[in-house]
Amino acid sequence: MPQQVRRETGMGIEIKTVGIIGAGQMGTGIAHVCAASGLDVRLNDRDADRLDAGLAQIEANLARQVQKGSLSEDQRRTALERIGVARAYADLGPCDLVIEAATEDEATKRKIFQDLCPSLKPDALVATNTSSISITRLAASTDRPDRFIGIHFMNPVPVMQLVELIRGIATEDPTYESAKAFIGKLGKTSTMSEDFPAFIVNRILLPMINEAIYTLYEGVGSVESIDTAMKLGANHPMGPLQLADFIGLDTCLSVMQVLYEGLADSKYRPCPLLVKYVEAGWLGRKTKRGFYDYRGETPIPTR
Ligand SMILES: CC(=O)CC(=O)SCCNC(=O)CCNC(=O)[C@H](O)C(C)(C)COP(=O)(O)OP(=O)(O)OC[C@H]1O[C@@H](n2cnc3c(N)ncnc32)[C@H](O)[C@@H]1OP(=O)(O)O
Ligand SMILES: NC(=O)C1=CN([C@@H]2O[C@H](COP(=O)(O)OP(=O)(O)OC[C@H]3O[C@@H](n4cnc5c(N)ncnc54)[C@H](OP(=O)(O)O)[C@@H]3O)[C@@H](O)[C@H]2O)C=CC1
Repeated sequence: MPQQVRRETGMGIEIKTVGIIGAGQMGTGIAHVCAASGLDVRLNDRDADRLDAGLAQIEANLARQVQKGSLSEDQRRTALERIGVARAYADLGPCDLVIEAATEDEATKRKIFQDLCPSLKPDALVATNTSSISITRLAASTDRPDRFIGIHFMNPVPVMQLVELIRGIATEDPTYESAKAFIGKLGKTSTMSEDFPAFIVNRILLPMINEAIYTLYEGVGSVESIDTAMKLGANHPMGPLQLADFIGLDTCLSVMQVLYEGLADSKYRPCPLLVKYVEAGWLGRKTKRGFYDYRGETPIPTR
């Protein structure tokens, strides 16, 4: 694989080509903002149909930005041209940074890193978009824990300003500096979190969502009452059940399990109703059914 000429920027490396693994809602959002910020992107997924659907989603989101006047037609076209497809990990060889944004499951992520690393340049950085899993543990399944970091984007990526950066025990300063400069290039703001289960945002947000599901489970209120209460009573842009469906109930459950096991405190026990929905395959918007049913014109509460 040909080595690219690298320019050092301060303590870190300049990131020009970004690989993304997982073409779901987060992977496509990250690809979108990277390409719109002038970076070359290579998008990978284990499922070819998912990859096509992801590219179509990016195209639709960019077109919406043109319609709304926040992007020119030229910028849209250039951004799309910057996104290539990586059918195999070998196609990620030229990347300066690879961000893993696959399903929130530790075994899945560990396997990805083991298979991916032999294809990368020795000095490439590797990051995970995990919502909750230990960065130190994930780093240990790579050949470069010093060049590994948590880069946690928020959903929807093109809209949300924050990105959490999480260092593992072995993450070196130049890796952190490069990741921080990369986030700055995307026009986003980074905060740093220590490597504790679910970091900062999800340590606070997910127990609130889990409590909303307990409120539903115990019959304190209906889906509609709970969401209206939090939208109008606490000025949240979405109700907690609507937000759970938006994040994905599988991801919500995984985060609660990581909190429950990682902090060994019963206050993080996932609500049995959340477990039941995930067992039913009702994962929220992405499967068209969760706390709301999205199969019709407007979402209908399921309880
Ligand atoms: C689980 C984790 O690990 C961490 C997390 O991400 S937790 C989740 C964090 N995210 C949140 O809490 C989101 C809460 N919700 C919101 O902020 C808002 O409801 C929202 C921004 C999603 C939508 O806002 P809204 O005012 O209801 O909708 P709307 O006016 O249609 O959209 C506002 C903008 O967002 C864009 N947008 C909305 N949904 C989008 C999506 N899924 N993808 C891309 N862009 C989207 C719209 O195009 C619009 O863009 P412009 O401002 O350029 O016109
Ligand atoms: N949803 C959210 O609000 C946020 C999620 N995150 C994190 O981002 C990551 C992705 O979440 P999200 O995009 O919502 O999930 P999605 O379910 O939308 O997408 C995950 C994608 O990863 C694919 N995938 C699974 N295994 C592999 C693999 N071995 N190789 C390549 N692709 C694979 C899935 O394919 P298939 O469908 O075939 O399984 C799917 O296309 C998770 O770690 C999540 O915790 C972070 C911030 C916010």
